[in-house]
Amino acid sequence: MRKRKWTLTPWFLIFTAIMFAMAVVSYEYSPIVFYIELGVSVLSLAVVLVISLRFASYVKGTVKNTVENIKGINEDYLEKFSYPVAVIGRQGDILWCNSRFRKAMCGGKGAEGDNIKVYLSGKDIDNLKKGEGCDVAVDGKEYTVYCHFTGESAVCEFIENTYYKQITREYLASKPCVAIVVFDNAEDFSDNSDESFSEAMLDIEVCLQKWAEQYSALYKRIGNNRFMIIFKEADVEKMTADKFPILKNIREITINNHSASISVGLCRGYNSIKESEINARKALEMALGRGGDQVAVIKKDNTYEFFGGKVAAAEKASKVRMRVIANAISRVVADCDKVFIMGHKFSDLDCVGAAIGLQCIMEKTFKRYSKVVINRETSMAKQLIEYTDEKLDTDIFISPETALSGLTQKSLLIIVDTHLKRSLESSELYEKCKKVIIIDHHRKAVDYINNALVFCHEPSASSTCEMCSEIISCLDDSPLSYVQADAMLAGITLDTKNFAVKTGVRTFEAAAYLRRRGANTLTVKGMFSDNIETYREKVDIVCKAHVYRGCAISIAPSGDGDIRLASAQAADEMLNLKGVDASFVLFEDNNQINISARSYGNVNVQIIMEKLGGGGHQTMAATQLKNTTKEFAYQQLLSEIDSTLDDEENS
Ligand SMILES: Nc1ncnc2c1ncn2[C@@H]1O[C@H](COP(=O)(O)O[C@H]2[C@@H](O)[C@H](n3cnc4c(N)ncnc43)O[C@@H]2COP(=O)(O)O)[C@@H](O)[C@H]1O
Ligand SMILES: [Mn+2]
Repeated sequence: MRKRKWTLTPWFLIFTAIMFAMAVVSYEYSPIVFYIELGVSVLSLAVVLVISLRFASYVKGTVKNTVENIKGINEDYLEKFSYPVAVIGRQGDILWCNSRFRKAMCGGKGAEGDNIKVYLSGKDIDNLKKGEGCDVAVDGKEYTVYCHFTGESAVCEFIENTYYKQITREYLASKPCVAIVVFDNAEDFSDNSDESFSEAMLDIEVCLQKWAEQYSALYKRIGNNRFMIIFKEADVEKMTADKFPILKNIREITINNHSASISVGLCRGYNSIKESEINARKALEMALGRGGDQVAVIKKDNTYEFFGGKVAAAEKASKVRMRVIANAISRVVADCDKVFIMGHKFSDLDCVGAAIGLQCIMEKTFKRYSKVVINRETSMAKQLIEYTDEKLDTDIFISPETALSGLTQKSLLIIVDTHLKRSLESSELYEKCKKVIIIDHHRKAVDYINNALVFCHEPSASSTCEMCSEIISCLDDSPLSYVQADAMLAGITLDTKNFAVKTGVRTFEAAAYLRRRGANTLTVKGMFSDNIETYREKVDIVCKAHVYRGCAISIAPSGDGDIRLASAQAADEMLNLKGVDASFVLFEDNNQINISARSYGNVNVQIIMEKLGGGGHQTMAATQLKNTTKEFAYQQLLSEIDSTLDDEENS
């Protein structure tokens, strides 16, 4: 600003000179023109004089005031400083600077009139006002700038600390980062033969050793299929920028049609190796809970960053874990008087089916008062609820309010089909219940409920109903009737899209088990029938879809049916369109914009929905966006589709 006035002065002088010259020329032709031009040039000269005098007095006054206000310091004193000093005016214009400043900052030229911003490495002048010191770099040297403000002006000292900053950077870059690696799907390889397993293990070891060597990192095998690598912070910085190509290298190890995958828990930011190792284990647990084939990076502030997770979670062949879980559940149940079973908001066939199955066992085998806690109005499994009401003698469903009023100190809450507090049918019931068990198949989210007595989590399972069928078969399945079997088969049918996605050997085993317990596929099919309004709404959404980079996207218009159900079903339906790998339906409900996303596995819709604040799993995910419009949410969705597909193409 000030500089502008300074630079105006020469222009005024040139203007004055031109006017004067013109006046001389005009004298012979027209005395009137001569006097006008002479008047203008005199006026211009006067302006120059006034501006220059005023500015000189401003500079003198401000510098004087500034240095006087800082006790004992005057201009001569500042000149003697062994580091660069500048006095700035109210808008950051440099009024005075010492010779050190001139030499270090502007190659010996004067800086008066420049704005201090020029020397702040792009930072804003407000940074100087905070008083914490502002880090800048000029001509290859680094400084911290401290400003002493006195009224509207300030003395700014540039303390050079290139050496210390370099040392700090080197120290931070060399901090240890422990990575714990596990071979995710070792079971797939050991199933075939010992040779396949040994071959895969050898290839993985070679790959991991090369990875460690590339960064001169410390590599150690710490278990049967576990490894520890200690990297440096700078290495991890590079790896995160490259999005961990190690995941792809490992996936290229293919034996007998099985592709290997690893999960990595990596910790950044700790000084001690011990602390880093503890947190790397925590991150590894998170990577496995999200389905494996990924790197989970945990930072000192306990935040996570995830990389990979492209392939579906590998199914565990052994059911030993479920037996252990079943035993743990019976021990907890033995110590309580009531068992409430609750799923997520807008409950669906999977959570209601699983709850119906468990309720039967809690009541009949464990002889406990047991109820399914549900909001009938918002449930998406109304037909199943009606079917159960009709077929069973007792009313097994209660509202969250009734459950809260009957809660005791020894009540147990079994949460099914979610592990997130924000998704619960009633978070109040969870908060008031002392004992909690979680049974869920969704990929683990960072903000999971972490105080459960038993956390039964299996991201490779197709559905919660599949998991509960296994648990029930380990506990005691004698009281289970065709009603519970129908309910649970409906849950599996929903989450596998009629046994088309996420199905493993254990899914069909669970279905066969339920069939043996009397489940009827026609009855189950009936639970998926819609009323005409919802059907019409679904068709409307599908018709409005357009395809973008292999993704069918539709913005749902408002209609008379159940918009949530219609959108979920339309998203399922849109996957049947030719050339479509993923589908997305945007709909408005509950004063928020919801997106239901589906895929057959080629595109990981969980990653896209996570970027928009939601989650789910690889083939079925969703998000809810507050304070936005469908149009804005649509633009956000397009940009996340772009970034995810670009990443996948490059990895
Ligand atoms: N904010 C979130 N964070 C994490 N995870 C989330 C979040 N919001 C949703 N999710 C999970 O995403 C998937 C997909 O959810 P969705 O709402 O798109 O679909 C569920 C139901 O709406 C849908 N559904 C229910 N009944 C029917 C039916 N009769 N026909 C077709 N579709 C139906 O199925 C989805 C059920 O998913 P499930 O809970 O995994 O069983 C979901 O996983 C959310 O948990
Ligand atoms: Mn569900």
